[in-house]
Amino acid sequence: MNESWLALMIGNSRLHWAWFIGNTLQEAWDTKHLPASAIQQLIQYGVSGILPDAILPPQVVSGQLSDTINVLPLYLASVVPSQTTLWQTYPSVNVITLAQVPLLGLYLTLGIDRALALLGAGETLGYPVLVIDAGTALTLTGADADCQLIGGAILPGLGLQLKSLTRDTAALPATQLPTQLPPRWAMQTASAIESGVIYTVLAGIREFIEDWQSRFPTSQIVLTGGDSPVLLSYLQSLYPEMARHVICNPHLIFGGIQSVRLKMAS
Ligand SMILES: Nc1ncnc2c1ncn2[C@@H]1O[C@H](COP(=O)(O)OP(=O)(O)O)[C@@H](O)[C@H]1O
Ligand SMILES: CC(C)(COP(=O)(O)O)[C@@H](O)C(=O)NCCC(=O)O
Ligand SMILES: [K+]
Repeated sequence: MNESWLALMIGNSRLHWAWFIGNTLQEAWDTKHLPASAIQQLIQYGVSGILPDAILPPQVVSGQLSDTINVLPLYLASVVPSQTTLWQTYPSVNVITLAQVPLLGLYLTLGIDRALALLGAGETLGYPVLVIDAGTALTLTGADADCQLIGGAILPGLGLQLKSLTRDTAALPATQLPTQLPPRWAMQTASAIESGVIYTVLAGIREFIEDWQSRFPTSQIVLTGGDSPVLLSYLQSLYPEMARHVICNPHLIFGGIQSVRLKMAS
């Protein structure tokens, strides 16, 4: 089991990659979604076939992976069916489905990213566990001590909330997430948007965490996804006591993929 392999989680904003040797994660990186032509080139020629404006980070293009990337086993999970289709001609691709995730009570349309992050969290930190994924969507997903899905919630992610305000209003400017918690009572449009989005998301997350902790006092709580570092820093500023119980793990999903791969091999 000491072979090299790749994990790929296709999210709604980006591709999340990891390169493993056996059970050890070597490297993880994110890229944009790839056009069909780039995937075909990758499959045929490896990294050297990739267009210059594309997609893989320099340490991968120049490193050990560059010669072999197109022949490594690929364990793929996706919440974007149109992107999944593009990888179907990759030589040894395993598309992970909910049926392969050894958690109980999963409902049919549950996102595979949520199931795998929950599995990754539970297998590394134990059950019960609550996962908060601050990605394109912000999701909360919890399991009890018997690995049974308790359920969760889906709301627009922080970035998407900002973008949708700009897109669907005439006067609201584009805004970025600030690195620090902004002032609550804003006197400028951009900071009013930041305040509104950030403070309401934090208050909502706090309610969910408090409810979860009242049901599962021993549970670990894990934050993951592209906005997790900034969200954790906001949580630490506003609710420092609560934030002490929250772990940030950007690689949670890969733990889940790894568990499924091990189960497939056994
Ligand atoms: N380099 C980046 N490119 C795109 N989004 C980023 C980047 N760094 C952080 N983000 C944040 O990550 C969020 C998307 O999270 P991510 O986990 O990548 O989404 P998904 O898993 O849904 O593809 C966006 O809201 C954005 O604010
Ligand atoms: C909720 C999601 C859109 C989150 O996707 P992401 O933001 O990670 O790209 C995805 O998990 C999904 O499509 N879920 C299906 C519905 C459900 O989980 O109930
Ligand atoms: K995600």
